Amino acid sequence: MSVLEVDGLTKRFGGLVAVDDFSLDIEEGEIVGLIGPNGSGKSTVFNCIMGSYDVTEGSIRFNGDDITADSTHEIVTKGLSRVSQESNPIDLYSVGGNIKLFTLPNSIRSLHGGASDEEIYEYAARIDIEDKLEEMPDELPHADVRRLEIAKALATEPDMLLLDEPFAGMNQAEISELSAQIERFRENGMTMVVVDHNMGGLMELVDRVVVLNNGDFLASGSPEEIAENEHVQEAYLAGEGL
Ligand SMILES: Nc1ncnc2c1ncn2[C@@H]1O[C@H](COP(=O)(O)OP(=O)(O)OP(=O)(O)O)[C@@H](O)[C@H]1O
Repeated sequence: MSVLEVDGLTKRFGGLVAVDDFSLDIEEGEIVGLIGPNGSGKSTVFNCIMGSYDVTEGSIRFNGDDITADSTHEIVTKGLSRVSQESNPIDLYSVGGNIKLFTLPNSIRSLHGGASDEEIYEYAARIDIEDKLEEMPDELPHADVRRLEIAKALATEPDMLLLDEPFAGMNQAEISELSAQIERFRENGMTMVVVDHNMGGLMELVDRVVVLNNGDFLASGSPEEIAENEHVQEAYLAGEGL
């Protein structure tokens, strides 16, 4: 069953067409890589899906439900969450406090003051930062700040995660570790779309790759097919290379 269906998505900023009639179908349990040269529209697609940008044309369905005009809060409540490119922890709160903040949008839980300590420990443990719950975000190494962002998204209890550049700024060992953690999410039933410029890390992780170029769909296939695709190579040669 399709979990996410993006149909004919177009997003214009004034005269600039950032995404042009783009469609994407994600099946339950898939890990799909969304790639493309700088400025090809990847983040704009995520922003449209999450309700951060109004859609110019097209529709977006999640679990069969039309979410095109929904607010971000409504979309998150329905089980779709995003890990942004930027980390934005609140430095006044500990790691645990930051995770707890993201459990508050759930109305039943917020009546009881958010998630319990056990639940927060559980979210942190899913991304291996449960021993850092008392630390302050500005004391953490970069990779743990990124893990905190993932833990915050997990705290909203998503069925599906959009991960925007999860490997950015990580070394090879950290990339391998994060890939293994993302694989574990899938084993526990999570569906994911991953945008990243680290092709090595991404290609090993994903089942399928979809390529955007100048806001247009360019290609879709297995990581091997995409690595060998001439059109994809040309698009990247015009940019930063595959
Ligand atoms: N809020 C905005 N206002 C105006 N133009 C925008 C806005 N957001 C994105 N764009 C433009 O839309 C196009 C697609 O940008 P987008 O950030 O989606 O690309 P991307 O593939 O995510 O790039 P990168 O890999 O560099 O993050 C670019 O030309 C960008 O300048």
